[in-house]
Amino acid sequence: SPNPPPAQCGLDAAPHPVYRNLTTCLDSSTATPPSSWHPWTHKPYCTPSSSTPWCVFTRASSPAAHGLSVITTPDEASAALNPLLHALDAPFFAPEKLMLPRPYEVRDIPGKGKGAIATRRIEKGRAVLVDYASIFAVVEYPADVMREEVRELLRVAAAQLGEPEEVEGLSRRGRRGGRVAEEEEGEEGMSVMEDVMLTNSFGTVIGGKEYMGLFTDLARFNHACEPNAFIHFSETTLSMTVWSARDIEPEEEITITYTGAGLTSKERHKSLENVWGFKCQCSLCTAPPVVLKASDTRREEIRRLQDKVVELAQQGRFSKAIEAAERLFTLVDEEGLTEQMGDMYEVPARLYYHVGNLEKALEYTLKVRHEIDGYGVPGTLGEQKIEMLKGVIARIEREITNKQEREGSS
Ligand SMILES: C[S@@+](CC[C@H](N)C(=O)[O-])C[C@H]1O[C@@H](n2cnc3c(N)ncnc32)[C@H](O)[C@@H]1O
Repeated sequence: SPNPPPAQCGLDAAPHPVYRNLTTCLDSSTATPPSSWHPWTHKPYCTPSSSTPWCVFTRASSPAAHGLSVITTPDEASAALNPLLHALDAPFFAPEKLMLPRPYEVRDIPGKGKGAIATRRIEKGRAVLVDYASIFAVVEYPADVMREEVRELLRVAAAQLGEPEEVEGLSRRGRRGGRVAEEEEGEEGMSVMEDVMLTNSFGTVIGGKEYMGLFTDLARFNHACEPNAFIHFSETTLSMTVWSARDIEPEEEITITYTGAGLTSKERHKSLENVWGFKCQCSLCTAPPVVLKASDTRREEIRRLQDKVVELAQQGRFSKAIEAAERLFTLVDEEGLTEQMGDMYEVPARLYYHVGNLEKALEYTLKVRHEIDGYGVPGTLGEQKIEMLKGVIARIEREITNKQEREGSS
């Protein structure tokens, strides 16, 4: 109908400066999108009662044909999201690393529902999947936004997509009888979309704000405590890439981690059960206790060493700090955590520079840079850091050349 019920007109009831000139409630499916809500293609649907409007912004059929719905405030949409939309359909930044057609199939996996199984060999460092979000939903709402309103925002966010059944058909922990966190029990239970979001979305940060991001292809990748792949979110293209962390053989399941890096088994189980609502059945969690114990001991040591490196560096004991850092990297490698803990290179880069080992300082500084621009187009902060690192790298390279010249002439 061209005149939906008043609840659909929340925006008109509480006009926001960005959309001040919206005066009529048009049916989003049939109306020609007025320029007033450009670059979104649907009229924003907003909560009618809260003091600040919380709205669904939908851009139909882009990116990747399925479209994107974002639940946020008009301020956030115009400040952080609108400027990004022009880049959504940009080609993947490293086409030579992207595997096409996709090197995996979604199949049933005993004890885990569905999962991604490699159909051909995948070498380390390849992009297995680039997936564009279908829904981003803010993590926190103010107290005056009612739960029923959040449910409605989520329902509309899904319904306005090109193929709502793609998101509504994703796995749901409630439906499969998984453990549901206490605060969600009782009442009328979870709505379909609340359940889909809790079961399948990944935390992302856009413009400094946390969002739950729903990526329908990524959502089929299961968790493992020793994963063979890792995910990387690009704030610039709003896409998530699955990268292989090591060589993966055909018929192997491709797995990622849902938890923070380097957690012990107890901590992982707590996080997976409380946050994600399932009991982990990965190969490490189902391994004999002695194997699990050895892994926990290494992970505890990793954490101890991380603190130790910083402590020694603060005391000015640089050589000792480097020794601890090298031991740390060996353990991280043994635990298969190198790709997950890639942000740990800055401290050794500085330490090696301090003790005059320029080659090693350069090696680690290049790793720091790779962490920022090796997995996608960096956001504004990343660009600034890359500029700074360019200067540092040029300086170390110059110092190495000078040193070599001095050594050559003596
Ligand atoms: C994001 S989905 C992953 C795909 C899902 N298996 C499916 O069938 O679509 C998350 C859900 O997968 C299952 N899952 C993922 N990793 C698992 C694991 N290591 N052990 C057991 N179940 C797992 C859990 O049911 C969890 O709620």
